[in-house]
Amino acid sequence: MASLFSLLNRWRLMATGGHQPPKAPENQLIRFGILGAANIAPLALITPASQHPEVTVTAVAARDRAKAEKFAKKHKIPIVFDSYQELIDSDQVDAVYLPLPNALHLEWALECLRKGKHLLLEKPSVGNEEEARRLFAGPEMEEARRKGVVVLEAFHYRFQPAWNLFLSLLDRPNIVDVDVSLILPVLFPDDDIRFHYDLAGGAMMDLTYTNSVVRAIYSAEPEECTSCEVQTMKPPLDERCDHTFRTTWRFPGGATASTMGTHRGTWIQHLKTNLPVTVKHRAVVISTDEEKGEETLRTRKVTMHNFMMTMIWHRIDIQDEFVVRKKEGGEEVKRWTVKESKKAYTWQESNLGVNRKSESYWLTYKYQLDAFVDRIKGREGTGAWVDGEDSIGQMRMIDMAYRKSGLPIRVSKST
Ligand SMILES: NC(=O)C1=CN([C@@H]2O[C@H](COP(=O)(O)OP(=O)(O)OC[C@H]3O[C@@H](n4cnc5c(N)ncnc54)[C@H](OP(=O)(O)O)[C@@H]3O)[C@@H](O)[C@H]2O)C=CC1
Ligand SMILES: O=C1OC[C@@H](O)[C@H](O)[C@H]1O
Repeated sequence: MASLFSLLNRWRLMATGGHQPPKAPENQLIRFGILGAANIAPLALITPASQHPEVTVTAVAARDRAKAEKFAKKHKIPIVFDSYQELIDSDQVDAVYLPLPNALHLEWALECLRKGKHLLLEKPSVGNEEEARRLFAGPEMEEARRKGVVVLEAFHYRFQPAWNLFLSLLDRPNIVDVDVSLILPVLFPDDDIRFHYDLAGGAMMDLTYTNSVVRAIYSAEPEECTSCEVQTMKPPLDERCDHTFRTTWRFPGGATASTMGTHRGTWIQHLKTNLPVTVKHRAVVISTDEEKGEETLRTRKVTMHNFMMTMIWHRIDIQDEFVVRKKEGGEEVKRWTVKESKKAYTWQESNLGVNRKSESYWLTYKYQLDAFVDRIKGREGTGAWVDGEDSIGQMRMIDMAYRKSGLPIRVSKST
């Protein structure tokens, strides 16, 4: 009963925005501008900003001024610019949130760097690996870094307590397999930006969380994409755009991964599977009894459910299989399994020793914004970050999968 009450209360606070603290003095505020009146902006930036004392959303620009004005009125954004360029050029904007179609990321991200704006860049960062190198290792970035400009690819899930608790339960050198699947129901129509090749769409691009998760778990880059099957949009829609993918990978040391994503699942499949990430470990010796000549081995499997939307609900299942066996000859003496589940809606609940304020109803995007602001302000964060090398590796993995599938890699409009 108590947990049902806390769930409903969390959902209520999530929906209403919860506590919105007073803003810091103007000269300490980070003033955000948004490029595009994007659907995701309220969730990813506007609500988190309302919960952050040092952030304000000050401006928006859209291709169509009337659309930007409507958006600004709805979200109480004081300034509307006539174009993306005007917004980036403005000295009333310190940081830019860039949630445009993927094919427009490179062009506008480079422009933000040239104008010295901090940049929160939606995933996937650009169209392909070469473009990622252009952005994250090019002269604009070098110059921007020198000036203290902060750039972050918005993998929001990385910053929350639950994900960090999940990582703490893994024994990285002994991981042998990772399996992640994102079955999403039909949320987006066939003409959505996600299904246009010219906008660098495709499920492998849009659901690139699958790659990000696997790379974060192994803290390594894949050596090979061993298979990649795709289901694509059908004519007259663009056949170069996948709506579903199933991919397998080989990582250093022979470890493996399977990644699967679809935008054309059913609600039943979605709710039944709940975006699981499963990590399997090899058996490791955890203790020995020299007197008896025995050793105890543990084989761990950890599954996290709903890693992307943890604030709604999540669960981390740990299954440890123990075997006691004779050191000589390997004869099994006994075997048992221990199952446990964990959750972490706040840093306090995670028990990771992170001494930071958090609220159970905060969106993953709020933790991401906290990290972004910490960087700008030169404060020590929680340690979670996505740096340029990470973003380059991310695009490399997407390219590997597209090449294996036979579909063309994506390209930005400006190249
Ligand atoms: N972090 C997360 O959880 C999420 C991230 N995303 C990412 O955010 C981005 C935007 O997603 P979402 O908000 O759903 O997208 P939208 O469909 O709302 O499009 C975003 C903006 O792109 C511009 N746009 C739309 N269609 C075109 C077109 N044909 N040509 C040029 N520009 C166009 C529009 O700008 P204008 O208003 O100026 O017309 C629009 O506001 C994507 O990169 C996606 O991957 C999306 C959802 C969740
Ligand atoms: O978080 C997300 O979920 C749904 C996707 O289509 C979106 O682009 C992604 O970022």
